[in-house]
Amino acid sequence: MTAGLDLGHAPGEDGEQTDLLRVDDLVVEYPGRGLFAKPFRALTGVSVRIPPGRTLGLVGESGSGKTTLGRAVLGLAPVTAGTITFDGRDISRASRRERKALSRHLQVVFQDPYSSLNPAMTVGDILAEPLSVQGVPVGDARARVAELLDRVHLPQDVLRRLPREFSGGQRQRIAIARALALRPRLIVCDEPVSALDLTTQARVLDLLLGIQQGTGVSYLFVSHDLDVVRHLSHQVAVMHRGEIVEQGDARHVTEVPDHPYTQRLLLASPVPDPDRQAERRAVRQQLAGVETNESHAA
Ligand SMILES: Nc1ncnc2c1ncn2[C@@H]1O[C@H](COP(=O)(O)OP(=O)(O)OP(=O)(O)O)[C@@H](O)[C@H]1O
Repeated sequence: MTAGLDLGHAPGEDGEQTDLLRVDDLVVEYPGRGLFAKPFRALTGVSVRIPPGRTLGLVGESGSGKTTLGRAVLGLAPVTAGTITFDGRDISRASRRERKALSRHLQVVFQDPYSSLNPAMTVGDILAEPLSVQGVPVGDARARVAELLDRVHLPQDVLRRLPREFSGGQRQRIAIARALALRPRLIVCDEPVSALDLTTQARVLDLLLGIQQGTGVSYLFVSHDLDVVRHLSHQVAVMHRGEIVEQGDARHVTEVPDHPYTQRLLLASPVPDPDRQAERRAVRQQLAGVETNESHAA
């Protein structure tokens, strides 16, 4: 790991900006517990890339390893083998001190807006906390908090209120504002809209898109929902049993996927929009034709 962790800007050798995040051949094994403990391999040979200002959507069924990949990037899951490179620096085995420096650049928004905010703190204190941990002077922190509320379209009078006074969507806006406080370059969004109703989901996704356009932040966006991922992602990676089975352009992977596992995910996902339903029906018929042909051939 490079000493100092100056992550300001790191152009590639040819003058082009390198990928902001690179994960190469990552293996994560959780240690077992108890007398008959056996390690559990949650990720095997996972490789992904995220350029600056882009979104990688990560989809897959429950237990496929999506959260584990996000946690490994954040230093919260054990890296057994492989590397995680952030802005050209290997961070896979960063020390606690190095992680603190990294937290300026790497943030997270969790799924549950009801448990991710400290219920005893006012919104103002929640938003100011990451700034004070990094030693930002009080006057600058106040100005930054006001800016953050504007950015997530919340009025300034929320500052003195507690999280329990807000709806799920508003709480998620507060969590997003907190993640943005230190102007990070990458945010791991772990199912950030799964707990919200459809209309609120759409608003929060649009907010995330607007923030990306305004700030150039990158997202690693974890979701089990292909429609949500399609809305936001440039690239999509599909996880199955700890491995990436398919990745590529978001529209291709989420609409005409190559891998049978992604095709099954697509067919299983509900589609409220009638135009999309017609598209899906056509894809289903196409796939059914392929399956019939295959079964005839067998
Ligand atoms: N701390 C842990 N110790 C042991 N095993 C774990 C731990 N965390 C996750 N696992 C296991 O690793 C596998 C992948 O879990 P992970 O939470 O990454 O999946 P996921 O795709 O995010 O699922 P979900 O959508 O339900 O959150 C699962 O089999 C899970 O039981």
